[in-house]
Amino acid sequence: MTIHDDVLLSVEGLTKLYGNRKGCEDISFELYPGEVLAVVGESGSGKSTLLNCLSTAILPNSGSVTYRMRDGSRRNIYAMSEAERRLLMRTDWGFVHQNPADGLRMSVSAGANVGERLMAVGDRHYGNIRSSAIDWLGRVEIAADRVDDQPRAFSGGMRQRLQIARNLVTAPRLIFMDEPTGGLDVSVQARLLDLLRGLVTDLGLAAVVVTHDLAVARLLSQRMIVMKNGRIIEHGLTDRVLDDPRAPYTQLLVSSILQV
Ligand SMILES: Nc1ncnc2c1ncn2[C@@H]1O[C@H](COP(=O)(O)OP(=O)(O)OP(=O)(O)O)[C@@H](O)[C@H]1O
Repeated sequence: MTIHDDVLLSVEGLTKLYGNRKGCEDISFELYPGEVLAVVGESGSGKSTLLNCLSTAILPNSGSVTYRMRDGSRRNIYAMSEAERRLLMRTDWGFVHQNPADGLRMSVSAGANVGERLMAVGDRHYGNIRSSAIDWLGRVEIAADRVDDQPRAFSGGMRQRLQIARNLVTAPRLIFMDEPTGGLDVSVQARLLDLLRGLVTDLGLAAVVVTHDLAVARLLSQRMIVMKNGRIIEHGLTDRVLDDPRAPYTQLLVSSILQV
């Protein structure tokens, strides 16, 4: 297969089995720079398995994922060394977990949570690191006077915003998000979604967002895939899929009978 020049991430025939059980099967799609792809489906449809394979937290049984590096070269992410993958995760990629505690260090300050990522990419100037951290706290609407507080002292919404700042401070090109607004109050969700949408647009970020919430898909993504039993059953522009779903299962999902 030839990959179009612009493609950032190319996924081909990804399959992950847990023993006899199917995690995800024969998943293929492409993601372009600055594009947000939503992955929707009911519980157990394989969304997390797919995201974890893409972020290399787990390895698939078969299939390939090709990523276009900053220098333009294309790399099979599963053929990279552990060190290369770790560097990619720290610099070019981000991962926003549903539970902020999984993506933050809860007992170091908010400023250090953000600054740490800069140090990981070689920034050593304390003054710069601190001012970038404060700048990023501001961008996610956390007041500068909270910079020395630990995330334990933050509300759920603030923790999630801090996790986002920690991920974005290194100017990544691709972010994976797993139910980024899950577990938050509805009013907090709305504000966070607004903030995320603004940041993704301003930074020209590409993202893969796993969600079971179609409103999140509608607000954040340009394209979406619908999964069921580990497979993609529908793939298209978000507005088209939501306004004119073709697969009977997507029709049920959209008519909210299956909303979870
Ligand atoms: N570690 C595991 N061991 C065995 N089976 C697993 C494991 N993780 C997931 N599965 C199975 O793989 C299938 C897909 O699960 P997955 O967690 O990817 O779905 P999901 O769409 O992310 O669901 P949820 O929204 O509930 O997280 C399910 O049948 C699940 O039971």
